[in-house]
Amino acid sequence: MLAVHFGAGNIGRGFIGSLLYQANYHTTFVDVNEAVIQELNEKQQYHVVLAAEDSEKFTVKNVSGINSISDPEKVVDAISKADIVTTAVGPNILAMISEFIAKGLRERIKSNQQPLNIIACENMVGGSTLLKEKVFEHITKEEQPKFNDLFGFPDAAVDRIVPNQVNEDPLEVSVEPYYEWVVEESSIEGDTPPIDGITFVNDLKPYIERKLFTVNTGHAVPAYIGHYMGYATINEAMNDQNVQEIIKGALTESGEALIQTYQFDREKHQTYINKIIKRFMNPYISDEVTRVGRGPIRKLGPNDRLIRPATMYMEVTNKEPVYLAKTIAAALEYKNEQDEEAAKLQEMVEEQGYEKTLQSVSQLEADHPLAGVVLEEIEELTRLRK
Ligand SMILES: NC(=O)c1ccc[n+]([C@@H]2O[C@H](COP(=O)([O-])OP(=O)(O)OC[C@H]3O[C@@H](n4cnc5c(N)ncnc54)[C@H](O)[C@@H]3O)[C@@H](O)[C@H]2O)c1
Ligand SMILES: O=P(O)(O)OC[C@@H](O)[C@@H](O)[C@H](O)[C@H](O)CO
Repeated sequence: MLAVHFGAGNIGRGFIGSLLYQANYHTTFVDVNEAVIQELNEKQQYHVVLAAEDSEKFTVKNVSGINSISDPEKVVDAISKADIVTTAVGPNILAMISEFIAKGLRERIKSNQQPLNIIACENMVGGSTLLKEKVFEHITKEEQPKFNDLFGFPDAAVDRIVPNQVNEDPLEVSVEPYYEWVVEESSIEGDTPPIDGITFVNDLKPYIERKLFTVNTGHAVPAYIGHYMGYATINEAMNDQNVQEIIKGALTESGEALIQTYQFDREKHQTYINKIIKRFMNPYISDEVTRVGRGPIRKLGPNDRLIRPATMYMEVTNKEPVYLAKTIAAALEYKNEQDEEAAKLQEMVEEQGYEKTLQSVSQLEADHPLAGVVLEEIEELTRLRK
């Protein structure tokens, strides 16, 4: 069986690639990083190390790579022959790879009428749905019915912490032992992919929102508050009592929003939160706050991990979310010249001030009560530096 996976980065190699190998796929990674592609083609395997006391190591085989910049026609050809297509490139890159997928699917239809599923494994609500929209921008109206019949774009939620890698071997990847991959079965075309480790569900929304608004909302606390306080890693930040208080508060607020929206069991949700906090404190992982905080404009978006749980919380409780607001305030304050979005965000703050920047990136109405609480929390933040 053949898999094409866009993005040979941390989660691509460390999670999706390893599950595809265990399910007997040959995986062709598509990436723009020539060094990684060359290495994949030369070695045709790589190691995954579990970040735990015994550092268990296993080998992922049957892999190769295509550089989509230098060999675009090879990407189209690989998609036309694939049994599954997956992505882990980042939400902003989906539009950029959509033309390859459209061309590959068009090519495939000429000789193959078997269904195919394309699964975006990105931290966002509706990743595959967005990818489908982008792919459909590259096909004609006449092609649409056939594409709709044959090609499924099931949404997915993926959870595994894979930090930036600092290994001597450029392909080796260190990952936390925990993982979860949930895929929306109702949107699958043909048979469900035979991959152990995927949980198929009928409606993904509760799963992706639970993941994004607990794991990623929680992660944003040591990232943004931690960075504000001068910490370099998630682990260091998590050992600070102020960060502990804010993460617990933020996850209680997002938890209340999720429990009331999806009728989750309160006790089970608390166990889920506790486990996540423990994962962030894994001493065998060194995860930089700058990786977790990357792309603050995306993360301050109206449906992402900060604003959406805060507005949901206000809708279901009629109360103001203090701890989520603190984290939003710290995200607005996030300064990192190496991060294009962070630099742009700070330019916006300088030119327009916090209020207008928040309205613009988070699409909050000027009189939305959340905006007021966040502005107050920006003032409060300075206490954390004393
Ligand atoms: N790392 C994690 O802990 C984790 C966990 C769950 C989900 N995710 C999600 O997975 C996605 C990828 O994250 P990551 O941490 O692996 O990032 P990463 O930067 O390690 O990997 C992204 C890869 O995509 C490649 N890429 C960029 N532009 C491309 C293009 N046009 N075509 C093909 N490849 C391209 C990059 O070169 C890189 O190798 C993100 O959406 C992220 O939110 C990450
Ligand atoms: O990948 P991002 O930039 O959306 O978020 C950063 C981290 O929170 C994220 O990568 C987590 O490590 C991951 O989502 C855990 O499953």
